[in-house]
Amino acid sequence: MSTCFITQPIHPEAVRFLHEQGLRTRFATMPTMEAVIAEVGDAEAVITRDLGFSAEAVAAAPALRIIACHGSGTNRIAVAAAARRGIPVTRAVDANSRSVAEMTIALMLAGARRICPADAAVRQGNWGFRYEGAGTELHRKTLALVGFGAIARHVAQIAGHGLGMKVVAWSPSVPDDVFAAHGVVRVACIEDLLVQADVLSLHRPASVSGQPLLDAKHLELLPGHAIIVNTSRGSAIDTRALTEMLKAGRLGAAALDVLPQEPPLPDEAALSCPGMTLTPHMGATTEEALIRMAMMCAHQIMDCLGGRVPAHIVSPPA
Ligand SMILES: NC(=O)c1ccc[n+]([C@@H]2O[C@H](COP(=O)([O-])OP(=O)(O)OC[C@H]3O[C@@H](n4cnc5c(N)ncnc54)[C@H](O)[C@@H]3O)[C@@H](O)[C@H]2O)c1
Ligand SMILES: O=C(O)[C@H](O)CO
Repeated sequence: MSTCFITQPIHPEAVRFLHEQGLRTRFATMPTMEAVIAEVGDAEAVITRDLGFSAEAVAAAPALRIIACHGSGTNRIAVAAAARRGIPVTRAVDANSRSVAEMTIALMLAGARRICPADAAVRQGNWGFRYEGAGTELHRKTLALVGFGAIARHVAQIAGHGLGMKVVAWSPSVPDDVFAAHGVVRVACIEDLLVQADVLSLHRPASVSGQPLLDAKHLELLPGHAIIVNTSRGSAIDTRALTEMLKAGRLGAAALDVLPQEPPLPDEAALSCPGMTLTPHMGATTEEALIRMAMMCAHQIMDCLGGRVPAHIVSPPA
């Protein structure tokens, strides 16, 4: 009987499905890479969440035939090391995109309407925040998207149709007709995107180098009232520069679901920055997305172990 090793809890429906298909499941005892390396053993399949799966973990799993990523971003998985052993890494394409898009819209609105400071004010007895806390409408404002994949397309649809925003996007590898089909204006370079952003939202994968795509120089191109939302990866933006600009009143607001270090250290500057809304990387944490991600992993594993090519194999970095 083959074993599927699971690094962190997943939806029980997928565990049940794997058992019905004749697989044994084994969970890591701790959500650490050390535990994963020590415990992966003879597993033929792995499901991993944000913990990822390091090259050492690949080396510690001699019988491994597939690594299924329970999510979209595979930046913490040693895809190249797996590829050298002929082990496919799959990802859960489009399984959480609607949930992350809805979270993105929630964070945009939280920034525009100052929801967190307003909540704090009411609890502190400051009903007068009603007069001090004027926000801004999103209707007819420009939403600028970095990356135009699965999540960004949902965000564009909700913001364009639901909120009446003008949506522009920069994503060099996406064909023209995809932008047109979503009623989104294609922008040729990141600089052109930034200068027109009333709201800027990031939706591209982490770079292989880990270098931020948006550094301090980029952030200075943004209008002083801009709202920045990041639900992609903490490394996509220079969070320290963003925090400094926000503290200096050179940006409107920011809302981050992701941070460069997760969980953050107590001295993370974003934690004490006024105007900053923070959530603990939970864009994909909905019942619906959790089921879809786990079931997609389970099907990819059954396909692979059954001799079929699983869907959504990630290409190793060039
Ligand atoms: N907060 C969360 O819980 C959460 C959940 C899902 C995904 N994410 C993050 O969001 C990212 C996007 O997810 P998705 O499902 O939309 O992915 P996707 O693969 O559907 O889309 C990614 C988009 O980025 C573009 N892109 C890739 N490299 C780029 C580059 N160097 N410059 C500009 N654009 C580039 C791609 O062409 C594509 O349009 C993921 O990689 C992940 O990091 C976060
Ligand atoms: O990339 C993703 O799907 C989310 O960040 C959850 O890991």
